Amino acid sequence: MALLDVLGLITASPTLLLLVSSITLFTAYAVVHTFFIRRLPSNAPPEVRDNVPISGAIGFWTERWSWFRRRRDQSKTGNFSFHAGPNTIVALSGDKGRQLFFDSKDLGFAEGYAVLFGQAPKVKAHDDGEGKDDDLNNHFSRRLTYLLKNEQFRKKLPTLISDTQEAIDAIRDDPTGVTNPFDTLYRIVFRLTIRMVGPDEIADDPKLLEETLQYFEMIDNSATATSVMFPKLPSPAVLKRTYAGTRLYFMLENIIKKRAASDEKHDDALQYMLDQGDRTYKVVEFIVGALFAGLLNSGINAAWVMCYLATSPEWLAKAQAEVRNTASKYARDPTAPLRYQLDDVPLEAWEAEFPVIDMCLRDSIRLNLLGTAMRRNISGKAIPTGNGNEVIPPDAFVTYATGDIHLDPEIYIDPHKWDPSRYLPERGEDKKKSVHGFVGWGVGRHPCLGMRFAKLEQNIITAYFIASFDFQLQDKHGSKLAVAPQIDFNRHSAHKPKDSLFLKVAPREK
Ligand code: HEM
Repeated sequence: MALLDVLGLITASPTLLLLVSSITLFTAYAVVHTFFIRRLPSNAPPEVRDNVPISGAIGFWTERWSWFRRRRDQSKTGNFSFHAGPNTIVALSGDKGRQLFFDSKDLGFAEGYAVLFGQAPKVKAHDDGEGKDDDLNNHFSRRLTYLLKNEQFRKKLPTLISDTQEAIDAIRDDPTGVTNPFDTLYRIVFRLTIRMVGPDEIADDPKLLEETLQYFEMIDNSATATSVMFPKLPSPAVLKRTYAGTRLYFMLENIIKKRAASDEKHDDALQYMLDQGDRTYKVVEFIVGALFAGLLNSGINAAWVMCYLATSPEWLAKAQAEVRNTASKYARDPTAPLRYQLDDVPLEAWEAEFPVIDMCLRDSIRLNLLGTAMRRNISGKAIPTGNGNEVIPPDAFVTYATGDIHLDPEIYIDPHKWDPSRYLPERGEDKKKSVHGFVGWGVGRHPCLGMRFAKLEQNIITAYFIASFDFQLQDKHGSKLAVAPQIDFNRHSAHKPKDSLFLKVAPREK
């Protein structure tokens, strides 16, 4: 058919004309976007070959770690470039890349996460203008630092312990004798986190706690690839996030109004923020931010540690001995059941006298801190990577996949296996590298602000659980598991296992 005939056919049918015009326009846009708008400077790390027009590299979303490793191994320097929608991203790897990533003051932390993690709900629209307003990052770190200080831990310890005991009693009283740790232990962590960073009204009320958790999970699930690449598109994920953020806003506003009307003064994080003059939207942003920073990692690891202990008689025996020894040092009644002896352990001992549980947590974090850490070049200049003339372009986002170090078989022997003995002085695998050989608690310019609290709650939950139960791991059919299942290393963050895991528990009386 001659070209003129084809043109004639198209122009004769309005539908066909519309279709062909749309395809032509889209193709033109894709060409301009790919070759002009998002063109990388020639000295940026090499662009990956699957950096498709418009959306960029799909592998970054679908199989993050496997994709990252393949692309890293194909690049001479180990660094490479790609796009996520309109965002240019440079991936760093290796010792030099890791050091630059974690130590450079030119790489902004919040600026990276704000766009590439894409979870924060926009609640400022509800602002009533009352109270003080200041820079978000500054505000967040200042409030969190105050709320996670020693005096707060000392004040809150009895409540953290009674919340934990209440949850352990509920597991003891459950007639099935089976518990899903990714549900029950995760919920303890959620409640303890709210105790430290939110209002008592939520921490004290199971219904409000449940509602808050649901809104948080809605916001967490909204970080889809589309919502990160095209945040202005009103996708279902973005709508859900907005809804959850709004509900949280009104829930807190209600609590604040009730407090004001009753002249009640509480001794909790919300009261502290109100006394500082914080606006409601700042309080919401703070609580959601603290939950993102703390809940997933702490909650998921608390559950995994128990699954790992259930399948490791050697480490369970060590942890039990540690709990017994520490409890007996402080117990006023050394003949009481172990779980009651723990009630007398002081804050200092909770923080310093559980090195075995600490090693168990450390290897769980190594396995569960998934995906990539995020940054953005905020210097306004190109940043040299230290490999010839290779640079991170101005404004580019920067990622580092934690698996690059945590799953490196040269450093961590048999890296996919949970094995706390790798941290014993004679092995010291996390000390093999001179720079940042373990990044599980953050390193360099952004060490974890919640580490002390996370370790404290981990020690409390693990010790009370071990003191209260004998337990074994089982799958959803009730079959005993001798080995904990493998984690999906391609996920973007710590997550609950796809196939639910359960602990069969038998209460201990001694
Ligand atoms: C097992 C539990 C936890 C783990 C494994 C963990 C891990 C980390 C890591 C790896 C970083 C650095 C991220 C990066 O460099 O991109 C970090 C930073 C941070 N963490 Fe944690 N974290 C935990 C619990 C918590 C808790 C409970 C809180 C607070 C409630 C918290 C608050 C923060 C904050 C605010 C930062 C950012 C620090 C900054 O801006 O410089 N974390 N954490």
